[in-house]
Amino acid sequence: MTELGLALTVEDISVGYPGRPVVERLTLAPLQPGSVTAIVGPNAVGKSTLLRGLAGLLPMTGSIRLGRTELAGADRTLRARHVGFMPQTLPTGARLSALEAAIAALSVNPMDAVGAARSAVRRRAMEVLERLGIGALALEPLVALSGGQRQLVGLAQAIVRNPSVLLLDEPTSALDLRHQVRVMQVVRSLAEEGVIVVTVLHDLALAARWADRLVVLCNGALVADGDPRAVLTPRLLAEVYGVAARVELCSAGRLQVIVDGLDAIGSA
Ligand SMILES: Nc1ncnc2c1ncn2[C@@H]1O[C@H](COP(=O)(O)OP(=O)(O)OP(=O)(O)O)[C@@H](O)[C@H]1O
Repeated sequence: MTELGLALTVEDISVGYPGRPVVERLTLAPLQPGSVTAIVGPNAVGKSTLLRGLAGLLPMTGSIRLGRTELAGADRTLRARHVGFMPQTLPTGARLSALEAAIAALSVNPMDAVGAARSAVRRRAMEVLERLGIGALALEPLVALSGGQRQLVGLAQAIVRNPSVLLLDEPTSALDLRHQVRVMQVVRSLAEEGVIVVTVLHDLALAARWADRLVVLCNGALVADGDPRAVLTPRLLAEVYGVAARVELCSAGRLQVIVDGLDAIGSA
């Protein structure tokens, strides 16, 4: 059973690899149901590592609580009940069709599958593929799909169990403009249904348009956290990305980041 309405609390977490600490003692203000938070920052600062830590896929210390339920160190079944994770790339080796991949993800938590008729499982998996606009690809083997199509299957796997917390690692990186909008619309609608969405995004314009909150990482540490309009400033872009950039409001009221070049820090 999902626990809609509960915030996700991330306290004092450290995540990394053997002999390679990446994120150290990070605490975030509670992540609220209905919100989309984008984790942004330059390459190799630890965005995916943080997300994989939140997903329970890397050894970590600290606390990740959904309401009162501690997810750090929780077993796979408990995590799978609450958290959906979409990795940067979906493995191509599996000899599954898109539909079978979605069904397999649905069955990760045995509790969900118990008593569910095969037809109901198949219907739910199909419903999610349709929601993402890839219903026509249901019977295609994963190996025959494009990178973008596989990415959409990865998203289907992450959302098929109706998680309370949805963790997405660059969900739009392989997608064309139309599919980017489609995916972000789905992500927003999931948030409106009460899901807590945390997504790594490189594209700051996309992040500013679709996220309520930006978490900016640099060298594994939190350097800014808040409303995109407050966070995205020329000064932050210079300090974090080493670029000279302007931040402007376009006619639709959206933020645009215009990069003029490398600034003194970046070109040094
Ligand atoms: N499996 C691993 N073993 C050891 N070090 C790793 C491993 N994966 C990543 N790292 C290191 O951890 C650091 C953070 O990597 P991470 O992938 O979290 O960065 P990122 O901010 O997501 O980068 P990008 O934007 O390029 O995807 C990097 O220095 C990287 O080399």
